[in-house]
Amino acid sequence: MHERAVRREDTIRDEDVAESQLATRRANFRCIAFRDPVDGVEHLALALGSATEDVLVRIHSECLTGDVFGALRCECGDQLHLALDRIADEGSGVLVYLRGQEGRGIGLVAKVRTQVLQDSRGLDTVDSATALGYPVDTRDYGPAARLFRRLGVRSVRLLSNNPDKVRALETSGVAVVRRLPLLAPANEHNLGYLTSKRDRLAHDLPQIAARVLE
Ligand SMILES: Nc1nc2c(ncn2[C@@H]2O[C@H](COP(=O)(O)OP(=O)(O)OP(=O)(O)O)[C@@H](O)[C@H]2O)c(=O)[nH]1
Ligand SMILES: [Zn+2]
Repeated sequence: MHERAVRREDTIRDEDVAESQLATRRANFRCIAFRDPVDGVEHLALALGSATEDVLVRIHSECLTGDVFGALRCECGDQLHLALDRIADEGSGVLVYLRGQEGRGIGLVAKVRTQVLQDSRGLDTVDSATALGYPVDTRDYGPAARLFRRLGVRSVRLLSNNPDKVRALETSGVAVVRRLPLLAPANEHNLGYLTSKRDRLAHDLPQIAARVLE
């Protein structure tokens, strides 16, 4: 892979980063807060160890309702916890929590608006966004790529079910050596959400049918 010329905005500035130790139930993480020079948003990463090759990585898009309030209509909260478990079990890895990516980039109010349509008209996440004139996915993984450069992370094993995320990350300059599934159990509330991710967005979700039948 050719090194791209590093432009000024490709670099997170020292004054935009702070790092502390964060003791959690799972592990004592390095807690890295940073403001991205391109989107201007403050993001957070939790890291264990200092591996630079084949690093176990989760890039998690903010979902306030799922991550903080335990919403069952998506599996974001479960994935967040599973990813932290995996990193803690391995004793090494990085979770990058990308803020400002609610609703695959359309924002919190817009996401909730799409959910109103899902509930009232039975539309899935793709059609409900399109019906309201929103893009289906506007996420940019550049902030994660810039953080990895700063941390010296050169290649990653990505915890994700989304092949598009692998492609987008590679476009941002991150070498993805492998995608590792991050399968959360289906339930009656998120079955439609998971099914539309599998059937409309090509996520690799073979577990849906099996888990619901259990
Ligand atoms: N537009 C919209 N976005 C949603 C909805 N529910 C959750 N999201 C957002 O979906 C994003 C997570 O994307 P997903 O498609 O679940 O998963 P992914 O990140 O692409 O793939 P994984 O790495 O496998 O988790 C978060 O930004 C959530 O806020 C919804 O009903 N409508
Ligand atoms: Zn969610």
